[in-house]
Amino acid sequence: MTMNERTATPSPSHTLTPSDIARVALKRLAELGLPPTPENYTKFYNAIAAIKSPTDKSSEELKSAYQVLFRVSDVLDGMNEASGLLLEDLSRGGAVMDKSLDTLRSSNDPEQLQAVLGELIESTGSVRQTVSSSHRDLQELKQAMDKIQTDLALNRKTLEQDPLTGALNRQGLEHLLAREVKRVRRAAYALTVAILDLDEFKRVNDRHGHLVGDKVLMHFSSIAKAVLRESDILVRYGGEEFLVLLPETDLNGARFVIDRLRQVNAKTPYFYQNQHIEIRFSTGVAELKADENGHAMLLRADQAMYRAKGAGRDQMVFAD
Ligand SMILES: Nc1nc2c(ncn2[C@@H]2O[C@H](COP(=O)(O)OP(=O)(O)OP(=O)(O)O)[C@@H](O)[C@H]2O)c(=O)[nH]1
Repeated sequence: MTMNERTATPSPSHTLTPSDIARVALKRLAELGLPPTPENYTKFYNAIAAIKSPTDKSSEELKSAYQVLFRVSDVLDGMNEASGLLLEDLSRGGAVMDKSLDTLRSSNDPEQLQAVLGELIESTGSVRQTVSSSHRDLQELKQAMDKIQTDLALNRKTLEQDPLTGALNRQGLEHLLAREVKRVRRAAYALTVAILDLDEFKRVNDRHGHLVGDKVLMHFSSIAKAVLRESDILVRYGGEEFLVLLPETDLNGARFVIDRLRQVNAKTPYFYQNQHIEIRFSTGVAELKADENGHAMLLRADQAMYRAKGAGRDQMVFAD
């Protein structure tokens, strides 16, 4: 659902009542000098409600809220800049007028004229004061928006994480894949992806139960995190399927990383009720080609992983 399609009916929030949110939304509109049309009001209402209760909002809703706030922040940036310039202009104008008045005083011009000019300067000073205080208000508002953006960034991080393993989820991958592909295009280094599917994982669940299966997934994920470099990106791609994005790594580098993971994984099985639960995995690896996008690379890695399964599992296959 897009923001425009939503109704203006307030949704419940954990921390603010609907009337609180409405008040904040109207205040923000007034502060920004935006007309309180139903569309503007609904946008702000939903943005604020989404931020105040992120846990019961879909990622789509949070994304929309995020976008609205970025637009608002842009507007504020522009207003800050404009009012800063206005202040500078007024300060300069005030200085010029002060100087003129001094000249008039010293040249014995009629008193009446001096009074008029004095009044003029006084009113300029009060305009200057008004602008200065709205400048301060704008800056405070900007700080509040920055804080909201920081909170949203934290929320986004939570939204992009798999709760079981702490690895990124698919949404997080989307975000980072786009970033990494862009970096490759700029810096012309290699980017490789490896898709790892645990072999016959159903047996682990069937034999020991789903909860133990969960622990085995967490264990595997922590081994992978330990083996990978800080800059490598671990994603829980599916139930028992992981994806590793390896920036600045070619196929040879990927082979090295996956072999090392295989060795460490073989040496450190999950220990449960006096027995080791050993798992193995099949891997498909692909390196980004000059003429393909990130998703095409993932597709090739996935196909290679299925070939590894078909060829007997517990092995690595390179995509064409
Ligand atoms: N415990 C647990 N199991 C999961 C989770 N997600 C997926 N699985 C299980 O992973 C198993 C995957 O089974 P299959 O798709 O048949 O694959 P497999 O048994 O690993 O066999 P191959 O992939 O062909 O080697 C199923 O039993 C799922 O229930 C999870 O979050 N926790």
